[in-house]
Amino acid sequence: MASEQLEKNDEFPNLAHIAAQVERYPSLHPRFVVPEEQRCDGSSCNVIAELQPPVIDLSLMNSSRAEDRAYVEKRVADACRKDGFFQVINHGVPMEIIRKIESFGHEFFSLSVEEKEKFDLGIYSGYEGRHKQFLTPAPWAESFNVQISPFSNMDVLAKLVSPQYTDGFSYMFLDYASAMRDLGNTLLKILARTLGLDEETYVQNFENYTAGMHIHHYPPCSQPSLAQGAGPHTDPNCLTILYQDAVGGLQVEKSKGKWVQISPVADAFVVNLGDIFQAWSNGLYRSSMHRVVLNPQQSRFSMGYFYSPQYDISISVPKELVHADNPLKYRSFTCADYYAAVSKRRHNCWDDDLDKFAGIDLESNII
Ligand SMILES: O=C(O)CCC(=O)C(=O)O
Ligand SMILES: [Fe+2]
Repeated sequence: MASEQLEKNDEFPNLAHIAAQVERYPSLHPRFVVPEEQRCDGSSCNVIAELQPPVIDLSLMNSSRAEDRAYVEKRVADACRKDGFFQVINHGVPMEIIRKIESFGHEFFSLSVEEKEKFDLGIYSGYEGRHKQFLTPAPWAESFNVQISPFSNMDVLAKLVSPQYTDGFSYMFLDYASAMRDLGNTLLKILARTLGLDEETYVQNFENYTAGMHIHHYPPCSQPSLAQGAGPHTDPNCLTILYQDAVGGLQVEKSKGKWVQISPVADAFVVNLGDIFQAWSNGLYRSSMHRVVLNPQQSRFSMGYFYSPQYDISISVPKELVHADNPLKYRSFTCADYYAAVSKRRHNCWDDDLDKFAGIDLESNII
């Protein structure tokens, strides 16, 4: 009774707590209920399965045949123009690194809420189950957030982990961070080439990069159409590289109200462009709205690597991308200013922050 009272009075209940106590909450806790008009109830969901973003074999970039490399570049360019999402296989990231983090994630999320909350180092740092930064509805997810650069919270997290991980913890994340950074840089070079630019154009701004990883756990939800794993959003960063397990639930908005499921592909990464890249490509490539829908029976696990250039460099559209039929769309800005602006919002559904912040033809320039 005491803990029931506590939970009732708790403005920000922990999702894991709620998800584990279905019998106490026969109807969905109001904190997670999505307003009716925003629900994905099947019909309004409009999922079109046949328009999957492509799965691209990245090892073809190492081929001696120019046609193979051109083929990869063409598929990347088409996908980025259409919706900024594609998947890559044979990407060079050793899968044992991913498996290690995946099994750490499973073990971590199966701890008690009290244990997990010892890792709560604040918003987007360490464990996150209460989502204080969001107004209702809160996402039906819990996360473990590791900041890699420019500051790292790995040492603090390592000190908190149980003895069996203490040694391996930082190495596990450092191995992952270095492999993902290599993949991120490879992708940035490919993206530059597909836009007809020198391949160093973007990557040269990533010397003092920003990167973080978010491991997400979406517990089963008894009323999946009332809640959301992640509300519709675009990623504010430059490039996101996501591993997802076989459960599925990630969807991208192809056109207004038309959602496509990104079906899980074994050992693949989902790559999507964030707002920073949309601006940097003068809007030629898209940072698309995406969301995570829930599963009534199965837990889902994903982990995203969020990659951005140095905080304070100027994101300015390369002059080669500005011409009569594609005039300048975005003013120059820094990631620091953009992230500061988006971090002030406390809603979890957004799609036009970039245009409001840096769009040339929009006067308001505020989020
Ligand atoms: O879990 C997923 O599939 C995607 C999560 C996501 O969109 C994000 O963390 O920005
Ligand atoms: Fe996202």
